[in-house]
Amino acid sequence: MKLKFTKMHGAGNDFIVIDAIHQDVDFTRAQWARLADRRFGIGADQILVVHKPEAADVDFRYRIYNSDGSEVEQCGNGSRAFVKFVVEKGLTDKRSIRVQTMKAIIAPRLEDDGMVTVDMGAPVLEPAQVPFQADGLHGVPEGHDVLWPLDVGTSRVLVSVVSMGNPHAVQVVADVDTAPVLDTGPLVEHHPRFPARVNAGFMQIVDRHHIRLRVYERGAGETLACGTGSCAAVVAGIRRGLLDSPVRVEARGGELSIAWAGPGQPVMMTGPAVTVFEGEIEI
Ligand SMILES: N[C@@H](CCC[C@H](N)C(=O)O)C(=O)O
Repeated sequence: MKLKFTKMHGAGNDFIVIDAIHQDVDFTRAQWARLADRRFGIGADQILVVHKPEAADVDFRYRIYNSDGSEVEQCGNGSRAFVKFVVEKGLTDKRSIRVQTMKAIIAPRLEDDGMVTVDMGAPVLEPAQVPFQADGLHGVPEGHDVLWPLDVGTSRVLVSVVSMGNPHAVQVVADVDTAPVLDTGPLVEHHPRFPARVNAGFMQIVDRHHIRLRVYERGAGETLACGTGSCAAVVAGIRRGLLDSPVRVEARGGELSIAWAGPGQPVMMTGPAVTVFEGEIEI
């Protein structure tokens, strides 16, 4: 079959976006991975698939696949691309929509200047729910957070664990440019204390309202930006007493603004969403 798609990105985190309302889309994990492959397919960090809603209180449902073909719970940058896609394709005349993802409902709004603000929901901070297996480990309290020691290769790192629907382990580093993201990122991703694997964030504090961030993503490797990773890093930084909301997050592919008023409150993310090209591929 011929599949129509749109190539998009959010701060350099790139996506294949597919309308599954007007096309039959039911692919295997290997087929998703092939589409995302940068040599044998279209190439993308994630694939976003737009479906009809299953409940009356949401406008759409969307499914998210990493470039390794695994299906995941949430994608922050993807949610901004998602609302731009459904508006540009005329799938809705609303600019503020509610979207059902695998585990949560999020609410992106396309602003007049083309930026998108998303209510990403409240972070989950209970380690077992991230999921992170903390049993028998001695956490180090810092501010309102607990830092967990992880042995990765020959080093020990201290991480905050946060779920934004998907799992994140965030560590503070002195300089993101020299941080061992490509060496320890995969070790954190596959650390046995994270039964569902994890996204590994490396955060450099520039000042109380500004961080630099690199994320080695679960199932995709290092990306140029990670929306949920930005939310998780800012939540961790605020809980540790290192940051104050709002925070400018500088990633290699662009910038996001993240605001969080504290436990139980939603994390608000603002950033760009860009359409790159339209295409069709035989699958
Ligand atoms: N790039 C995303 C996160 C995509 C999912 C992640 N790799 C995972 O497996 O949880 C974002 O912008 O949030």
